Amino acid sequence: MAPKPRVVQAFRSMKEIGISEEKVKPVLKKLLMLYDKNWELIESENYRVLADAIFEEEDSKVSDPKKGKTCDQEESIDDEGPMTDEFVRPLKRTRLKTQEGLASSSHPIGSSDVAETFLKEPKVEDELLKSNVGNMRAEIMPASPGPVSIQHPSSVPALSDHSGRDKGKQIVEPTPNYKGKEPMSPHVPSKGTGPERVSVALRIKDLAPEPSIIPNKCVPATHALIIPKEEPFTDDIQQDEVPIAVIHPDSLSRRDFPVGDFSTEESNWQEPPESLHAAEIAGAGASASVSEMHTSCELATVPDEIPSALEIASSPSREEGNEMLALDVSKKSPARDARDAEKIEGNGCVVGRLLNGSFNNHCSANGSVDDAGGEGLVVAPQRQLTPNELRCLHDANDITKGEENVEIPWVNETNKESPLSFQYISENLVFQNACVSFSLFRIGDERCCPTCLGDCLLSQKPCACACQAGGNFAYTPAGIIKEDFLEECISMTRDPQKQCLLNCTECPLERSKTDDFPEPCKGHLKRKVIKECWSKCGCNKQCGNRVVQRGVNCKLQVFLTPDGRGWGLRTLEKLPKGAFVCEFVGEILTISELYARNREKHTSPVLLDAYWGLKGVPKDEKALCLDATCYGNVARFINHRCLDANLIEIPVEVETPDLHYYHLAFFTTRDVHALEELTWDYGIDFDDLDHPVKTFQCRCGSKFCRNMKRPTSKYFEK
Ligand SMILES: C[S@@+](CC[C@H](N)C(=O)[O-])C[C@H]1O[C@@H](n2cnc3c(N)ncnc32)[C@H](O)[C@@H]1O
Repeated sequence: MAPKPRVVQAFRSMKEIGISEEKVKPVLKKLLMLYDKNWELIESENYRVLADAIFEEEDSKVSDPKKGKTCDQEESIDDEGPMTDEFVRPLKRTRLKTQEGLASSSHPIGSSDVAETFLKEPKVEDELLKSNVGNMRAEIMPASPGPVSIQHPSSVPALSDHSGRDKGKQIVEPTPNYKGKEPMSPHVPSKGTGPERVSVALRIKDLAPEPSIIPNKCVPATHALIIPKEEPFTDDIQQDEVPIAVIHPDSLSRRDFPVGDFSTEESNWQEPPESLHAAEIAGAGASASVSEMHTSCELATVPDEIPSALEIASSPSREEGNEMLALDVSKKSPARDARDAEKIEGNGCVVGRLLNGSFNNHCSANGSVDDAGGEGLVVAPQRQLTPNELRCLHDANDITKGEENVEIPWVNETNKESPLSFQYISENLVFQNACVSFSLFRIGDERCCPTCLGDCLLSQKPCACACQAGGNFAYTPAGIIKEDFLEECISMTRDPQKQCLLNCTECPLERSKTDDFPEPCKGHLKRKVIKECWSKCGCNKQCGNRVVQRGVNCKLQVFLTPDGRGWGLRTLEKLPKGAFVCEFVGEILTISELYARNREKHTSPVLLDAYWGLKGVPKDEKALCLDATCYGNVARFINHRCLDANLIEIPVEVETPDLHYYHLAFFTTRDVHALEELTWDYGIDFDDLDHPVKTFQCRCGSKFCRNMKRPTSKYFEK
């Protein structure tokens, strides 16, 4: 029997946004059952409910691959030919998840699977995205040059494992400082008013039909997805199941994340008074496909078409101020099962957020807010956002979009602004020309510890990895950096007496400014480097010499600073000296690419120049930096503090002995209290007007502030 016209039309509409008939059919069938064949609901807003339900279905499959196709998908519907151009799933973090299994000694060495662990297909670099961050400032953060020399090992245990998703976090403590370097710093947002900024914040999770269409009371408790019945596809199906993509606020678990969960009695954190705009979008981004045994993920080469599929979630008839989007974004991990909900008023405004069991109502353009103890629906908003805007929406519960081991919320206790657009990534990705490839083949046994078992830090005899580090590991069994190692890092950065600048014979920075007559190298700070065990080592993933590669594991929060420094990062728990906080993650650019971007002043880079002065003249494709302006992780929110910052950045060698590429990890330089803002010294020379990236008026408040000494500064001490 040929499908009915409404079915055909639904297929057509979905096809227009790149969703195949095969995907539409089972979901449509379920919706018809759930909505009791109320086609108006399904057809409203250009089939928004249908599209969202499909996305959720897809996301649920990703989180549970075993689900595979639904039985309905096997059924056939004869009408139009199959549709193509399916939307591509967003890139997900692969590092920890995949590595977990790979670290095992039982894993065949040399397996391409292992090599692929770190390979990620890049996401797309798009100009629109850049424009979205147009009001971000660009500066160059401290670079990190430096040699390597690691000290003794110690033991191993992992730090707290708050999320339960990973383990082994640690504590570290450094004491940085320094000057005249080339720092980099991520960009930043000014107080929030980027022209293209989308003030989104939905906690979307569950999308729902317009309240005006489905009264709250009529909506039964929700599930994210309903298991379809194996019945012939027809729009005559009757069903009274729970609507897909409709969420009942009460069914959302209350988040207990920050409040009352600090490990220190010093905590005085309180739940933000008002709900924050939060948005979460899934589905935008490129699919992660691992390719060869090279690591490269080139952001520049991935087509950027997929996100268009999300636009259906918004209504063409948008009113001023309705910037919320209500896409039903699926869960990404078990950690996301417990979430707050935000309610959005019919016209698209975020209405409330479930916090500690109660709804805090907020913005309601038309004044009607449902605060009936969570009886309302989460409704989708209206404005048609571009794919790039969608990609960059931030979920207030977790700005990482599930990319990290732990959720990292953001709060704004000052105004209604939300963080500027950027794409969260948890691993560095090659933009285009950077030469970053690592392979098992290139790592000789002398550069790894294939015969180790379990935890290298517990071994009586230093393993090969320890030997490369000077015979000692940098970490203690508690997972923090050893005191002496850390102190040396700090003094090499802060103490003019201990600083050592390495000069390139031909500096990539100067070369990028001009090929004709490059100026002499201004020097790159020599640094100590940490060498971690990796996939070719015989130890396991919980080995004490694998800290940075296990990712973020402490409770962090992005917040709007009240003193004009934009957004910042703070810890929600006490951190010991030497604890690993996070890595600086961004796009891997060549210095030439960085300069090209800097002309637009959109960058927030950190130079990977630790070895420039040691290794001769790095070729252009090997003179690298990280830029977190458009793609980055939570480190992009860390503000600068002159000299006495509580974080220090330390180069970390993980996958490759290639000196031109390494990870840059932040460790605490001292004990840090809960709720204390995390800062690092970008290494900016505020007097260097020739710096490739724009500097800023420093408001770090440190008594060592270098900017205060500037006569032009209002902070100048007379
Ligand atoms: C890496 S970003 C840090 C996050 C940034 N605050 C934001 O809102 O995204 C660097 C930018 O933050 C601001 N910033 C960081 N530290 C600052 C400081 N000590 N004083 C004033 N502005 C600062 C500057 O605009 C700088 O360009």
